[in-house]
Amino acid sequence: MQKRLGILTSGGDCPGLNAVIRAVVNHATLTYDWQVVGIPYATRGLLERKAIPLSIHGLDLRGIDPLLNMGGTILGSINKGDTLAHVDEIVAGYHALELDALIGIGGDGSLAILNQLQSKGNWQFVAIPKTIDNDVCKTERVVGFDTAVNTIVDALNRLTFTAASHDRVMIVEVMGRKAGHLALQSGIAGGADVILIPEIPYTIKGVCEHLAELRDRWGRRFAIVVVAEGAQIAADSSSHPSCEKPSCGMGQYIADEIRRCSNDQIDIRVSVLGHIQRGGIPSALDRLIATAFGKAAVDLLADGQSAQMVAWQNGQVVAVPLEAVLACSPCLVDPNNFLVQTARSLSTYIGNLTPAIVKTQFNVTL
Ligand SMILES: Nc1ncnc2c1ncn2[C@@H]1O[C@H](COP(=O)(O)OP(=O)(O)OP(=O)(O)O)[C@@H](O)[C@H]1O
Ligand SMILES: O=P(O)(O)OC[C@H]1O[C@](O)(CO)[C@@H](O)[C@@H]1O
Ligand SMILES: [Mg+2]
Repeated sequence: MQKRLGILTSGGDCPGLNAVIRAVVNHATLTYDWQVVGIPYATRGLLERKAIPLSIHGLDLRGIDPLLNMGGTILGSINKGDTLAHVDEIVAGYHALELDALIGIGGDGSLAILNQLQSKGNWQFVAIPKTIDNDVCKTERVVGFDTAVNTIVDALNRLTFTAASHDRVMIVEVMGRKAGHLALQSGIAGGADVILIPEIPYTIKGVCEHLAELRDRWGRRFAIVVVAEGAQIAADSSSHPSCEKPSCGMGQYIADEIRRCSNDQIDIRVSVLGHIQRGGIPSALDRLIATAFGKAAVDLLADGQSAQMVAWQNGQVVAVPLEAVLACSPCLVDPNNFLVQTARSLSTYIGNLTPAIVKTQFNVTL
């Protein structure tokens, strides 16, 4: 029987979403002869009973398919709203649109919402993880993260040489309110001297001493500091920014504190990369992940499965129950993991790892 398959994108956009849509439409249409419709603006499309037919030839009448390498999402997305106040209407929207199955592409926040809806509505539902935060549990890869890391590394490449030319400290604020994967991985790959992430509290003293050591011991008069927008200071400080707002001001805060601790002797500039990190052409790896995930999600639905998320584990795409994913998401940086140790091996300052942090957050012993 021909299925009518819906697909939606939810949460913050990221590169590779359109590549997922392309893979799903192609595989569902060509392999299974299903009809695929796009639900615009995530759950809002279900609420408003909107569905857009999607064809394998993409948007272009001459048959050119721009979806593989186009950033953003042609379906639109939302990361706020009163979705849970309209549960019954959204659940009913799935049935009113005569969907037989739904694929939802989202991060931890969206997947939690979609999981509630699918269980209430008895939908056939498969999730595909995407997020530049890389904080979805049970999968080693998500769509969008690799491109965002590359975008930051590109910025660090540029900033390093202008910093060196002027003997400056460059502070680069990157996204990540709770999870520091983006700052950690781009910081290592981009050669940062200081990496500050939410999971490992830092001290201003630690940052300043490291900058002084670079200068006095190694003759380095410039430095690159990568700071996640949700970085945490070790001691309580009433003036320390918290990050609930779109702009947290973390980079500027650290710049001001370094100025203070150096008696204004250090020349500092701040770059806030902001939504540049969410945009752009998806990397080859993100296209690969997107395509493999899209294919696997369609196959799971064809196999009659539901309430699953496709995941990348040990070089394979596998299915994981959504409940198991949500039980451990968001997935934060383990302060003792091999990447943190790698950064430390380069004598990068990455905050102060205390036994208390390790014990309370991760329940392991040092
Ligand atoms: N479809 C939706 N409707 C209403 N609110 C949403 C929806 N999707 C996400 N949100 C809200 O946004 C919050 C955070 O979403 P967030 O931006 O983290 O999205 P995400 O799906 O986790 O993806 P990402 O983290 O990559 O942006 C969620 O906890 C929820 O409150
Ligand atoms: O689009 P908004 O609402 O500014 O969201 C920004 C947030 O979204 C994320 O980029 C995740 O998509 C976070 O890292 C960031 O804090
Ligand atoms: Mg999220």
